[in-house]
Amino acid sequence: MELGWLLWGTAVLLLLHVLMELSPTVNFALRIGFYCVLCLVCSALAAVACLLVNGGRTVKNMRIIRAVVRTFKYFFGLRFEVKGLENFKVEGPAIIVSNHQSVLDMMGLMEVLPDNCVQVGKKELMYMGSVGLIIYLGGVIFINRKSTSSAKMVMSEVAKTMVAENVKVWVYPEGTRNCTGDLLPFKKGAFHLAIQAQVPVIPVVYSSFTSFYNPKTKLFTSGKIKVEVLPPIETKGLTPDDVTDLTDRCFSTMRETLFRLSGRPSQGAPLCFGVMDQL
Ligand SMILES: CCCCCCCCCCCCCCC(=O)SCCNC(=O)CCNC(=O)[C@H](O)C(C)(C)COP(=O)(O)OP(=O)(O)OC[C@H]1O[C@@H](n2cnc3c(N)ncnc32)[C@H](O)[C@@H]1OP(=O)(O)O
Ligand SMILES: CCCCCCCC/C=C\CCCCCCCC(=O)OC[C@@H](O)COP(=O)(O)O
Repeated sequence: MELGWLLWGTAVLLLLHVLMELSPTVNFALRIGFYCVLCLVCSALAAVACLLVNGGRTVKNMRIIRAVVRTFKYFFGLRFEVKGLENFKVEGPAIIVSNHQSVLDMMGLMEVLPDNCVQVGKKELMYMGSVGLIIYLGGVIFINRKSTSSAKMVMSEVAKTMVAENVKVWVYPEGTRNCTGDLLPFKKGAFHLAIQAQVPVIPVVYSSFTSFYNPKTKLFTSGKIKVEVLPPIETKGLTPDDVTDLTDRCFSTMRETLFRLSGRPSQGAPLCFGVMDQL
């Protein structure tokens, strides 16, 4: 009986392997499916650990989440080459801004996440089962993207608490995932926040995933991701009138870095066009 199950198991695994080799669509679906299951299962386990160790919603839980998520890269054959971590060593709070390509970014985020740092996320993430629970326990700040006034109110509140509680805040200024190999225009929330709190902005850039991950062509293989933490940009003395300049400065620096890390000429055409990955 047990031998029978073993044979069936082996046959199913072999079949999946052959299908993955033959069909990029099957390969993509299975890998993304596995990523989702891994996130859901690990989130449930991490939530128990967070509740036992820290008792509830606190940024301290991010250490547990970080330790768990850092193991994920081995399942997908992803390697990270990180430079500039010393730039996180600023006194006190800061706003960290980075490019956002895919759900896989959570691995890159946790690879470099400094202590006492929470992210700004869309409120819909709260409803992703155990993933929503772990994100809530980690202290993620939820915003309603459908209501500019409420999002701005939350961000203004964050400007006060991040200073009082000495917390760094990680914002994806593109406001959505974007796998074009380029940057979307930046939304200004992060930069208003930095100027209101008078804290530095630290840009972080991840090289383009397009060589190993592209939902449009169903590409998902192993690959290397270069990450660079750039020097902090001071905001002391800046006023709301400087938000646009600060936004443009960060955008230009990050775009230049993105093209350099991705080995693409800065004036070239996008590597893929207008593809928003939906997972
Ligand atoms: C164990 C396994 C588990 C794995 C789990 C791992 C856990 C980690 C979780 C990580 C979660 C990551 C989630 C990532 C996301 O969800 S990204 C999507 C959500 N994030 C964002 O959208 C952030 C970026 N967006 C912004 O900053 C926006 O500006 C926002 C504040 C949201 C408002 O957006 P919107 O309504 O679209 O308005 P505009 O940006 O167009 O702005 C309108 C005008 O308002 C001005 N403005 C903006 N903010 C402010 C402010 N704070 N104060 C004053 N004024 C503000 C802005 O300048 C515009 O005016 P002008 O056009 O300049 O005149
Ligand atoms: C009971 C409900 C069950 C729900 C099942 C959900 C299954 C999904 C499970 C795991 C997926 C891993 C998610 C990790 C967190 C991803 C954060 C993220 O990348 O969010 C996207 C957001 O930045 C921008 O969203 P859009 O690009 O604007 O869209």
